[in-house]
Amino acid sequence: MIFGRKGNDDADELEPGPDAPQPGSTADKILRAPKALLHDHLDGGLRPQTVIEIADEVGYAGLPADDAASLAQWFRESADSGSLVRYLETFDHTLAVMQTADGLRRVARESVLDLAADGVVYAESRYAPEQHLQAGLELEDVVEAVNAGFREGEEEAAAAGHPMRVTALLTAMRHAAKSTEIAELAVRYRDQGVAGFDIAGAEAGFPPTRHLDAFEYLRRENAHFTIHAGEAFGLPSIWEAIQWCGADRLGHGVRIVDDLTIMGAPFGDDVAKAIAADGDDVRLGRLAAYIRDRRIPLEMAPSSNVQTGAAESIALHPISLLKRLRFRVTVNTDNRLMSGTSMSREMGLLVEEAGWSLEDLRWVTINAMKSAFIPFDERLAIIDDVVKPGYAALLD
Ligand SMILES: O=c1[nH]cnc2c1ncn2[C@@H]1O[C@H](CO)[C@@H](O)[C@H]1O
Ligand SMILES: [Zn+2]
Repeated sequence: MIFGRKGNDDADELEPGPDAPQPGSTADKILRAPKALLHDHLDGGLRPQTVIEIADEVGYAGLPADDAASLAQWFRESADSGSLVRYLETFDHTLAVMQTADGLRRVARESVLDLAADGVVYAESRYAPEQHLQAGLELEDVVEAVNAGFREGEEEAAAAGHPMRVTALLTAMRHAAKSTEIAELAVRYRDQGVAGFDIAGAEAGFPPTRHLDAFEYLRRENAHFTIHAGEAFGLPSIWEAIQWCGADRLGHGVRIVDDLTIMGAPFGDDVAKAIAADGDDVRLGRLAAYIRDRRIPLEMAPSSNVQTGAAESIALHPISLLKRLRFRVTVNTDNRLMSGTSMSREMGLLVEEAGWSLEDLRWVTINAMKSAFIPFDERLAIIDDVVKPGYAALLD
């Protein structure tokens, strides 16, 4: 692994640590490159040491390890099951320490510092307010505590020379029945740091149309939303998310490759051959063509997708073929704690294992900024003033 995960606690973690990459190396360029992140779960990105400290403060005795290194390893290994449902079980422990305003604010603040240290300049961080009510907080308290932490983190990151912007996406859990309430919450806070809405959780058995009322409400309100689809379930889930629900973006969407034929065979038959195939050999089905034609963003998270079994490996991840076919792909972390990852690490893996170039990384970064849920002029400003000059300096 060429990129470590920062684990210490103070703002001076924004300075390079002892495991910082060699100046001038590709790893160093990737770390310094400006990055945009659309799909990162707040409750999947805690510092292991923070989990331990808050658990101690709130009297949560259920942690599977009591030192940060073992806990980090436990999360990575437990999330490595090849099943989304088992992957999601690990969130019990992070949610247990995110039930108080102080805990939420701390986690939110630290997530901004960690992202800024990784060179992220724009992030949309998602969480499900309904999962943070166990100790008596109201939905509004949750949103306000997280927002306070984000604002603190932004100020500290800027003061340390790493300005970044973070907005929240409010998630509703797809097995639950709170989506309309959460959608209303997202609209109520849309001018106070909340940029959109999402549904997450187990996909099989919980189609997006279960939450159609919430999506129709959001559309009437001219609000933005993304839907986790095409991760643990295939084309019907993606089709519903786009054609019934009207999602702006797809969380993962990896299984859209099931709608491709490569040299007359389905994608899965010989993945390596499919990825290597010439653009001309690839036929798009109607749903895949619609998604490409409409420039619908795919929020892909290579390591997470390998852990949940949505992709075989980084080298064989559909993202490389979809990039070549010029789908609007983006690179994301999903859950930094469960995958032991960062944006730099995901990008480094694509370079090392899937042959990506720095130009490819620039392209997916601009794709992500074009697809962000903040207003168009603000997206353009980040592209023109931050992303393009940042890459120009690296690519010289
Ligand atoms: O990759 C994923 N697919 C589906 N659901 C997820 C994924 N990662 C996290 N969550 C779910 O989203 C909730 C709110 O952040 C998390 O608690 C987890 O249950
Ligand atoms: Zn996710």
